[in-house]
Formats: sequence, C-alpha cells, structure tokens
Amino acid sequence: MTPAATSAATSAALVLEDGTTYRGRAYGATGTTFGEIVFSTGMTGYQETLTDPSYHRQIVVMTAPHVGNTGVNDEDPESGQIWVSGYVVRDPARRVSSWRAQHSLGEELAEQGIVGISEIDTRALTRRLREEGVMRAGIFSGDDLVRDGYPRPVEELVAQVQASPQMAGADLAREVSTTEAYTVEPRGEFEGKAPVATVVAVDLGIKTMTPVRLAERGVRVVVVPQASTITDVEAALPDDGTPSGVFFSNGPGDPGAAGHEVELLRAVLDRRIPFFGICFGNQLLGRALGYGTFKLGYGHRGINQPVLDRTTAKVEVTAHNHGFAVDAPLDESGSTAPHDGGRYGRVVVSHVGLNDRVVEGLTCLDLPAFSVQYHPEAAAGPHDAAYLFDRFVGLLTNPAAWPPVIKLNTAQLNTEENH
Ligand SMILES: NC(=O)CC[C@H](N)C(=O)O
Repeated sequence: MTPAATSAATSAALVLEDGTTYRGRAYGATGTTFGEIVFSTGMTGYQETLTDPSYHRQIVVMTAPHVGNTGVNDEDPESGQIWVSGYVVRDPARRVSSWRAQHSLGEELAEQGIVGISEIDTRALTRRLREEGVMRAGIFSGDDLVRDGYPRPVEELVAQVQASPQMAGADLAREVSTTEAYTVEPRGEFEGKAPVATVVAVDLGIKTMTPVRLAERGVRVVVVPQASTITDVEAALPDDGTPSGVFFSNGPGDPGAAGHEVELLRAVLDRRIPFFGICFGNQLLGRALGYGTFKLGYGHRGINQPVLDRTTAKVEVTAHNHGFAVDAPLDESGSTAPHDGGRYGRVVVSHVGLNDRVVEGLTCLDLPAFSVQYHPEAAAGPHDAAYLFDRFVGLLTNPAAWPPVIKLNTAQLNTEENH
C-alpha cells in the first residue's frame, strides 16, 4: 500500500482566538485556514466526518490519537468533497493498511486543499475546548508562518483569527446545498418496484446515506435545493394520492439564522404534510414550532452518545454532530403534560440526551411531524436509531397510527436511578 505523504516536518501552528498556540507539523495542504474549532470523539469514520457538509467552516480535532490507518476509498464519503475547513490530529498513520484503501488520508487532504496540522497534543486541546467552549481558530503552515525570512509574530496570527467569521449567526446551508434537484430511487428488494412513498428531501447539507436509508425502505426520494419554496416542494410531491412527505436534512451553520428554512417548514406544517427532520432539521422544527435554539458549550460530536427515546423507554447509542440545540422545556413539574406548541398543537420532547439532558428529538402530537437531533443514518456510527426511518415510513403509509405513545414521563426520567 502507498505510504502516507511524509513531507518532512513543514512547520505549522494552530492558533485559538484566546491566544493559545500549539506548534505542530503541516498535514495535508500547507497554507492558512480559519474556522470554528470543534472536537470529534469518533474512533472510526474519519472519511464520513470529513465529508459531512455539516462541518463546513469548522476545524475538526480528532480525539482518537492515530488517524488515517485505513486510508481513503471511494465508497465512504458522505458527499462529493471534504467540507471541514481544517483538520487537527495527533499522529497521522505513516502506512495505510486496508484492502479498500486507494490512497492515504494525507494525500487526499492535500489534493482537496485542506490545511491540517499534526503532532498536536489533542488531549490538552480537547480539554481546553471542553472547559472554555468552542472558539474560532486558524491553522498556519509553511510559508504562511514566515515573512521576510522571519517568523510572523503570534499576535498577528491571533488578530487574524479574531477577525475571522463567527459560527453564531452564520447562515450556511445554501453554501453546501445542491443547486439541482435529483432523485434516489427505491433500492435493494424494492428496486424497480412502485415506491412505497415519495419524500421530498430539502438538502441543507444532506449526507449521502440519508436518502439511501429511505430508498432501502422502498421510498423514492426527490432531493431539492435549500432555496426551494413551498410551491417547488408541492410540485415535487406526487398528486395521485400515494403516500408522501417532506424531510429536512442535517446542515452547517446557526439554526437561528435559517429564516427561509423556518418559513418553508411552517408552510409544510400548515398543510399537514408528514415531516421528518434530522439534526439541523430538528432545530428547524423546533424553531417552526416556536422554540428558540442556543449554542452548546462544546457540542456533541462522536458516535457513542446515549439517547433515550421516551416513546419506547429504550436507550440507544447514537452518532452526533451538533453545536446548537433546541431550547424546549424538558422537566417542568415532572408531569407528562405535552408542551404547548401554540399554533401547531401539542409537542413533546420525545428524545433526551443522557449525558447532559439536551433535547434530542421532538414529536408533534397533533401534526404528522417529528425530528431528531442526532444521526439515524449512522454514517459513521451505530445503527441503533435506524428504527426512525421505519417510524417515518410508518407515518407516511399508516398516518392513522400517529402519534406514538409517550411511555416514560418526565417524572420517571428525573428519578435518581435514571441520572
Ligand atoms: N449536523 C447538523 O445538522 C448540525 C446542525 C447545526 N449546524 C449545529 O451545529 O448544531
């Protein structure tokens, strides 16, 4: 197998907006990059992470110490390109070892112009981000660290980082969305058959596996651009009375800035079109229903996050990538009373993160709509949450069975044993 690119020790620096500086070696492309620095705890799935459009404008730190061992292949990307704005690792693999590998991760990063840094104490860095919260950062390497033959002063690098854009308030989905609609036809045992249902999926940064998970269940998925209006969405839905619904994907940026998407979703809800949303889609359902969203200290990024589904009282281990969350009341008075969603009727927080009680899913009781904050498509990650695609197909094909029953009330959730 091809050895990883070993450009001998080009210097690089990682500079945080609070002035903390880490020295390392260039990894991938050399140059300058900026972004919000976040950490991911996934031990596997670096290709899926790098190509997830939700990471647009973020510098990702891998807490796994050794990255790149299995190289890069054509099958695992979750979109057509790497989206992270920078990449921080401890120890890049010096040798690639996998029968599927086509080349090394270092080569792939360089080819796609992604500026990275290695030899960083990622444990210390992660602890800093966990304590101080995520912040803006920059990676500078090679010639960009030098001017007139002298190292550039750190204060100058810090000033550049501080002048780079914030994630809060960033409206980014349109920068990653497809500009043309496309269709993913039913596959596997459903290939060539009439679709079980048709779903119009609004691409806010959709991962490749998401429409595939629906197609594997017999659904025809029409993926449409972020800029779509309700007229475009309705035009893409079948008019022959066959089951159909709308889906909102994951995506980058601040849900608080996604005005167009919230307006579109309200139009979907007003028409009582069945709806399912993932991640950004969950935050947008929250906003459409009248809740706020807020920025978490350091977010959830990894593939081992425990979530409780209150409709089944089961805990699932799930894949996450979010920095914002829905601000919905969770444990007021310990009652099972559903939260008042105002114009859209009753809403419950159906899924709860067990590490920190963050809202991980919303279910409407008076509308055919629900969403989760995490990633049932599981690319990469465990498949515990795959049932959510079945739940959506059930909502489309058997709407009379909606809504699910909430089995676990908030009082039970808040007992000592459940903490
Ligand atoms: N994966 C996602 O959809 C992320 C949603 C949003 N950009 C966040 O950071 O919370």
